[in-house]
Amino acid sequence: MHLGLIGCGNIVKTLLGFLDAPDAPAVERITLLVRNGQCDRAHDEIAAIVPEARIVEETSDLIAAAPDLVVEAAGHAGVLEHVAPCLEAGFDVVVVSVGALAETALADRLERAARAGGARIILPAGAVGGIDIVSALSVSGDVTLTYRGTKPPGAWAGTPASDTLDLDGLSAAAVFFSGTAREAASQFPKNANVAATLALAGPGLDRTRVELVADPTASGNLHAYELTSPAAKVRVEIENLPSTGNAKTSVATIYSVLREIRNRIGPMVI
Ligand SMILES: NC(=O)C1=CN([C@@H]2O[C@H](COP(=O)(O)OP(=O)(O)OC[C@H]3O[C@@H](n4cnc5c(N)ncnc54)[C@H](OP(=O)(O)O)[C@@H]3O)[C@@H](O)[C@H]2O)C=CC1
Ligand SMILES: O=C([O-])CC(=O)C(=O)O
Repeated sequence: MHLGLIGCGNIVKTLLGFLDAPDAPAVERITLLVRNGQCDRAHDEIAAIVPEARIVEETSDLIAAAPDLVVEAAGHAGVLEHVAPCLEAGFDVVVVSVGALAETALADRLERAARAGGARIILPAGAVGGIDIVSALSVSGDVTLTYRGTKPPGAWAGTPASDTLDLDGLSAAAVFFSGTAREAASQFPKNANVAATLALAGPGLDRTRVELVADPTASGNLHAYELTSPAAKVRVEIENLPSTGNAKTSVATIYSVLREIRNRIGPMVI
């Protein structure tokens, strides 16, 4: 496989390390798209892991390289800038920054681009699990979904949580956001992609209720949700290890991207 990657942050660098493992999917070629002016920095950061990777700064160069699959892990800005042209050119894209789709105009643009290019937008489960049953039950009748995302206070630094909470001095769990998945995804672009994923799989961005919590006693990044449907009741709780490179992002997110790559290569999809 020739893998195209957008971004060179925690997810991409950790993923490149995973691809180096003996039992990793066979990725023979990598083209990495980074922000303008970041080529040398990216080269220094990944040279020890994948010295043969090609690094480009223009979306058109990634497209010209013709990867078999593109993975976006460059935040909402990265989705806005690069994903539509890749889809239009016919390349399937794994969009990790799922919350970007909470912006209706962007979601419509990506859908049009995918149709025009005959390509697919692949939304990975990311840091959460159980997306299969949420998606399956979404057409089963009246479905409700409530999600609660809890992280240690440090993971909320630099977000609107710090407007209402003293994150450094917090002594007990505090709910600082309560609203829809659409609101959560746009206000917390680095922390509420899971909310958007559950909503898009389930009852939709405006019908999925979200609570976000900073908890100094949290043992990791916690994702909990409850779904009710005429066909089933589902309760899921996941305790994720935060990445060393970015406390906002759980390591499971990167394994979920690895799964998408594995599923494109192997004879069986699971
Ligand atoms: N679906 C899910 O469950 C999850 C999704 N995510 C999403 O994944 C994103 C990436 O996570 P992570 O790797 O940990 O974050 P990082 O902040 O470590 O990395 C983000 C990378 O994207 C780059 N970038 C930003 N804008 C652009 C652009 N326009 N073009 C190309 N590259 C760009 C940054 O470059 P620079 O350093 O130069 O700014 C940086 O290298 C998060 O922002 C979040 O939206 C995260 C966790 C879970
Ligand atoms: O990685 C996580 O735990 C979840 C996350 O950041 C997000 O939903 O954006």
